[in-house]
Amino acid sequence: MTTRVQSLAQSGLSRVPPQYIQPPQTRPVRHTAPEPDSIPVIDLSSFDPTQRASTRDSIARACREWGAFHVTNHGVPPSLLASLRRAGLSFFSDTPIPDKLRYSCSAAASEGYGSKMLATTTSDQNDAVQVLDWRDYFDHHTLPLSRRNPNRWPEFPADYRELVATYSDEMKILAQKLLALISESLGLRASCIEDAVGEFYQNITISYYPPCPEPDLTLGLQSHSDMGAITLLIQDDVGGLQVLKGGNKWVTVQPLSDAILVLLADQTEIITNGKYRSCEHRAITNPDRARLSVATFHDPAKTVKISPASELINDSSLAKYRDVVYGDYVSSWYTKGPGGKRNIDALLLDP
Ligand SMILES: O=C(O)CCC(=O)C(=O)O
Ligand SMILES: [Fe+2]
Repeated sequence: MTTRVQSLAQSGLSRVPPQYIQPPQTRPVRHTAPEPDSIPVIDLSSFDPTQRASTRDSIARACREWGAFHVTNHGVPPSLLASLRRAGLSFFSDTPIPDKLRYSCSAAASEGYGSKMLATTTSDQNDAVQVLDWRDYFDHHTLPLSRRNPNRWPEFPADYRELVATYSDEMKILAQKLLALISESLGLRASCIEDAVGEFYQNITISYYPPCPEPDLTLGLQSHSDMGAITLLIQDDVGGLQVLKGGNKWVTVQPLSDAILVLLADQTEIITNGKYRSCEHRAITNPDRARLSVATFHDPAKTVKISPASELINDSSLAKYRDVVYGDYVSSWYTKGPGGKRNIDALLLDP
C-alpha cells in the first residue's frame, strides 16, 4: 500500500524522503516579486445575446493565450463551493488516518483515497527513479449516474455525500455551458465539442497537499495536462497551482474567491485541431499551510473515438492530430506517466 503524504508530514520530518525529490530541471522556482501576468477572468453573467459575442471573444483570447481562465457569475452558488471545500478539508484533516484508509483505492484512476496517481520515472545516471507527488487525494466517480455510488465516499461530515452529488450535477451544467461557448468562439456549432465528447464521464478529485519541509525540492503534483475534455477547478486561499504560459513561463494562479478555474484538456485540443491547446499545469507545495483543491474532470467514454472536428478541416487546414480511441489514450497516459504534454504531442501528425 502506498504511504500517505499526510502521515509523513505529521511525523515531523525536516527533510523530504528521497523519492519525493524532483530532479533539478523540474524543481519549482519561487516567485518573490508579484507576477506581472495573471489568468484572465471572464464574467458569465451576461448571457443575453448582445453580450454573448463579447464573452465569446474573451473566451477565444483566453483559450489561445492560456488554455485556462477563471469564470465568475457562473451560476453555481458560492455557498456550495465553500461547503464542498469545508467537507473535503474535514475528511483530510479531522478523520484519523486509519479511518481514511478504509476508503483506499487500489490503482490509478480507481475510486477512493490514495496518494500515487501517476507512475512517472526520471532518469538519474541511467537508473530509472520514481518521483512521487507531495499530495494525497480522494477520487469520486460521479457521472454517468450508473458509476455514482455514494456509499464508496466518506460518510463524515454528515452532508459529504449529498454535497458531492449536488456539486457533480452543477459542474456538468457548467461544463456544457462552457463547451458551447468555446465551440462558438471558434465559429463552430454550439454543440460541436459536446457532441464529439458524447456523454460525460465525470470524476471529482479532491487533492490535499500537506505542508512540506522542503518545498523547493518537491512538487505537489508534477507537470501535466488533463487527459479529458474540460476540467473545472476550485481551490482554497493558500495557492500553489501554476500554469505554463507560452510554453516557457510558470504563472501562479492566484486564488479568486467564488470563481471557478477552467482548464482545457487534451481531447479539446484534438477536437479543435490544436486551435486551442490543453493547459499544462502543476502544483507546488509550501512549508506552512496545507492546501486543498477540487478538480472536476469531464471525459469521453473509453469507447469514443476522438478526432479533429470536420468543420475545421479542409484543403488548406489539414488534420494535425491522429484519431484516438479515448480508452487507448488513457491507458498509454498511465503507462508512460504525464511528462508535461508528451501524451498529446505524440498524436501530432507533423510535430
Ligand atoms: O491542485 C491543483 O490545483 C491541481 C490539481 C490537478 O491538476 C489535477 O488533479 O489534475
Ligand atoms: Fe490537472
